Amino acid sequence: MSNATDRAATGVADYADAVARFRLADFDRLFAGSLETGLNVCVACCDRHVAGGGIALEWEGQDGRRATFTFAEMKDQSARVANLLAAQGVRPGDVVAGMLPRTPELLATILGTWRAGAVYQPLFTAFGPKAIEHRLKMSAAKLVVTDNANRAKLDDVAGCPAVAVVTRPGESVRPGDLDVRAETAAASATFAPVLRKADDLFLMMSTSGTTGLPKGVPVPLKALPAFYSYLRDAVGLRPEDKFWNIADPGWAYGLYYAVTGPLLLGHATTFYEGPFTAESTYSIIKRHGITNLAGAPTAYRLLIAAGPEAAAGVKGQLRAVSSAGEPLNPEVIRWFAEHLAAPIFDHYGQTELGMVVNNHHRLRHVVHPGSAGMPMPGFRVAVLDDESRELGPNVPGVLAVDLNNSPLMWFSGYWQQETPAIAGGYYRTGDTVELEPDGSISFVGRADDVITSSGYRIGPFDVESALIEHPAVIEAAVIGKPDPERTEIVKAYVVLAKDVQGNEQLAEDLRQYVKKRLSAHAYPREIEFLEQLPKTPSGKLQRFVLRKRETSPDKDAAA
Ligand SMILES: CC(=O)SCCNC(=O)CCNC(=O)[C@H](O)C(C)(C)COP(=O)(O)OP(=O)(O)OC[C@H]1O[C@@H](n2cnc3c(N)ncnc32)[C@H](O)[C@@H]1OP(=O)(O)O
Repeated sequence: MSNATDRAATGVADYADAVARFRLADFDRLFAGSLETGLNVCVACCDRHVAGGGIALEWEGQDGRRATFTFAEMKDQSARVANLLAAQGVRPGDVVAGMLPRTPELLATILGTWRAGAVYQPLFTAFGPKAIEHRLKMSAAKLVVTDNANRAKLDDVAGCPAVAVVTRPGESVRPGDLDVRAETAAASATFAPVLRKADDLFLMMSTSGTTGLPKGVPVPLKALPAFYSYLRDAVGLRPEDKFWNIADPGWAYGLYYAVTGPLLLGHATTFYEGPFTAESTYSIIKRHGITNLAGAPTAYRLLIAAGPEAAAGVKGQLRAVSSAGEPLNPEVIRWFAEHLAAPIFDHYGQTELGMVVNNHHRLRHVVHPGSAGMPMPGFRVAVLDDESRELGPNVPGVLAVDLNNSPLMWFSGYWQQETPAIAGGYYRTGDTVELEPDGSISFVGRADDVITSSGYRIGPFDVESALIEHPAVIEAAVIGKPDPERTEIVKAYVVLAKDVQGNEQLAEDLRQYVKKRLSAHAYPREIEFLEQLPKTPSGKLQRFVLRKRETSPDKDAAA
């Protein structure tokens, strides 16, 4: 526990009261600087907590080694990284990309980037060269910080910027690469934090759409109050909690809420470097004394699949559990109550928004199983019809943020792209929902072809583009197929080149091809070979026909 954890994070409050009392100006006091006149994100997340003497990071490696890092140690490391970046010509506003597992060096890289006034861009370690290349080109990153396990992927990235490598004991770096360990050891532990303002960027994210490659989501400093609020009000983080967000900081939920949010509150975060298994997850909850847990429903469903015996060792230990990335099934809620004695609450958000509709752990309001909850204080949301008219209860429509009445809203458009989702005073999320009579929001489905699998948002176009680069493939269509464990799995329908025979060996080759080139998490788990794909007379792919085919009891008749 950090002594510096903000007192504001304690105690239960009334939801309606929190909405009525919301004031954006209150956050300046918390961040040791003003969004209007200048603050530094590393100071807000780290330096200002040094005096409290608390822990910033509890880390466990794949080999079971454990270490803790204080805010003072992370401040020191952030300054060394900032000096390294400045020596490489990184200036305030430049982008630094990080492709690292959940290590202390990842946290130092993020904090150091912010200390230098630069913008951190996450690259998920499961990405292949195609996904990396697109993102680096989009952001014009000046430097990529990675490790030797991921270094080779950059060889196939056209226009790759300079590379800095974090070595493990006994490793060296290639000629021409920067040795982060050696450089930071030699660098000064002093670096004056660069002040930035509300509209300056500190993160460059990406998100997948339906029709094109992933879009850049620029995150300005004015998102900090929203990230802080989520940890305080929805996750309900208390000073005495031991907090673990399982999500990888290569994605929004992990970067916003396993890194930025807890550190803003002066609270320690937990990184476990190893791959997800139910066994390792229960073991970490037990050994680290975790009391407040966050993650995606797929992770929770995998915990459930391990059975009640596996859960018995931590029953009663979790005070609050938060779920994000895909809707939470009522069955998971019941199981967690029975076998873990833990309240698990559903939260809704997007990379473009952060979390905005939540069943709050700290704020008192009615919680319905199957509902995403109430708008977080600082956001007003509405359910819209096709003409952007606000709909009343129990009518499905698109969830939208009311831009003129949402002081916490920070997203103002995709990076260097048109953003038709922002129009007429609303941001339309693309998710279909229903308003309940008490003001809570229930999720109905996605209004477009974006796939939600294991909490990841996957663009079908991205996977289709990777598939058609394979010499055996002429055309491909990709949809989300309902799946009890992962919500949806990626399913590809493939039209093969003349004289190529579709069989299981080729399907496996295609799976591996997409895994290596695009990403280890976004490959088609199921592949079906077709003679032709359903299209409109003008030649536009009709993915909905394929989706219907998947859910129809008589698949072939529906095709
Ligand atoms: C605001 C927002 O909502 S942002 C989005 C929030 N969503 C998230 O953060 C995603 C949440 N999901 C997860 O964390 C994970 O899917 C979990 C923990 C639920 C389940 O983890 P896993 O069972 O390992 O599956 P995951 O979907 O991550 O991995 C898929 C594949 O990619 C591989 N993979 C994952 N990460 C990596 C990596 N870093 N390097 C190489 N391969 C990887 C896995 O081994 C797996 O391969 P397999 O299908 O051959 O077994």
